[in-house]
Amino acid sequence: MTEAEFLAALRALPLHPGARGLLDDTAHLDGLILTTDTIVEGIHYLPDDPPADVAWKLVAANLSDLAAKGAVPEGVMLNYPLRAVPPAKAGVQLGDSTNDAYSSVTIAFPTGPRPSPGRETGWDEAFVSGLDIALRTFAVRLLGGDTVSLPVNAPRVIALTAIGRAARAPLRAGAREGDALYVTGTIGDAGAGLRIARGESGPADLVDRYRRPTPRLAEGKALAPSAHAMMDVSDGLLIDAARMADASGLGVTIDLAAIPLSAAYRAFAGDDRAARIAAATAGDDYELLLAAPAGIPLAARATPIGAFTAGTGLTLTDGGTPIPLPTTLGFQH
Ligand SMILES: Nc1ncnc2c1ncn2[C@@H]1O[C@H](COP(=O)(O)OP(=O)(O)O)[C@@H](O)[C@H]1O
Ligand SMILES: Cc1ncc(C[n+]2csc(CCOP(=O)(O)OP(=O)(O)O)c2C)c(N)n1
Ligand SMILES: [Mg+2]
Repeated sequence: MTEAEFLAALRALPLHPGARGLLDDTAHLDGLILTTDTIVEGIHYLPDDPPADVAWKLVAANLSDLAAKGAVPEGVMLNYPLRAVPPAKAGVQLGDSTNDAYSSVTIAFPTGPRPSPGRETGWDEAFVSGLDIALRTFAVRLLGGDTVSLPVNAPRVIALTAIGRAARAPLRAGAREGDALYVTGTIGDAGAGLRIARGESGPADLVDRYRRPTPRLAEGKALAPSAHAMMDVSDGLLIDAARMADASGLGVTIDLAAIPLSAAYRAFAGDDRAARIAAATAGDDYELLLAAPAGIPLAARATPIGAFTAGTGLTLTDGGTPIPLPTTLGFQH
């Protein structure tokens, strides 16, 4: 089953009105905004990423969904797995190559005495320190959670639930015909950072954008009153914009040439059409995408990159000339 098929199946279940038909980034309950995001070793982060950065990314990805609703974070709940290691490996530092290659990993389900959990030197401790820094940075506090153990060698799966408050939260589905599409910040930096973290040569700043994204909380709060629709860019600018248009019953046209790229991205990847398509489909940006009337002053900086139209689907132009869509618009599980 694909992610889209799974969500379609869930939409047929009994849904709470606060679920918004599972068509939004968050659930809404009496002024509270709720969201949960999971990160998986090897899927969302690299096995040798620093544990403190993994904690940061988990918090940031969740708070980014609150930011997209203009919400102020109230607290978070953490679901955390301690990982058992075979006795022979106790004390081995993380980063040991046998722990890294998940393509060939063998997950051991022990039948004998349980190996002792959480003995990979320092990983859990460093995660907790990183969590402390992230919580303090974003002024949010821990409400609770759950701790479990993982089988030997199993990739870590770590989940966080974030709860915030917003008086009026813009939905994904609120874009109106004629609205402009805006995006905050720059796009593609995290995707480039992942390539660099995987071995290409490039600046550490871009790796930082991949490992430690910034949830746009202040921007989200400032933009929410003028936004007809808002969501964050996690899977890729093109796929997420197409989702906003679809949820709003509209089409959207995006001009590739208008997408804001950082100087670091352009120095690393170039500025041609392929580099712009790569930036717009890589994901992990955690910038905000919003629909608002064209030309109105906005309370935070955002770049106009397109427009909502009657009809359906995504149209891509490059400097105004229509171009074919790439085969993938973004990341899908
Ligand atoms: N396993 C699941 N069970 C229930 N609801 C889910 C599940 N996965 C996703 N959803 C819901 O589907 C909607 C879209 O999810 P998603 O695209 O993951 O949001 P986001 O990208 O903002 O995290 C949200 O309302 C989310 O709560
Ligand atoms: C090691 C690694 N490979 C690939 C990616 C790219 N990637 C993985 S998940 C994802 C999308 C965001 O994660 P998701 O679970 O879809 O979060 P949500 O959309 O629910 O917020 C992206 C761009 C990555 N971040 N790390
Ligand atoms: Mg996603």
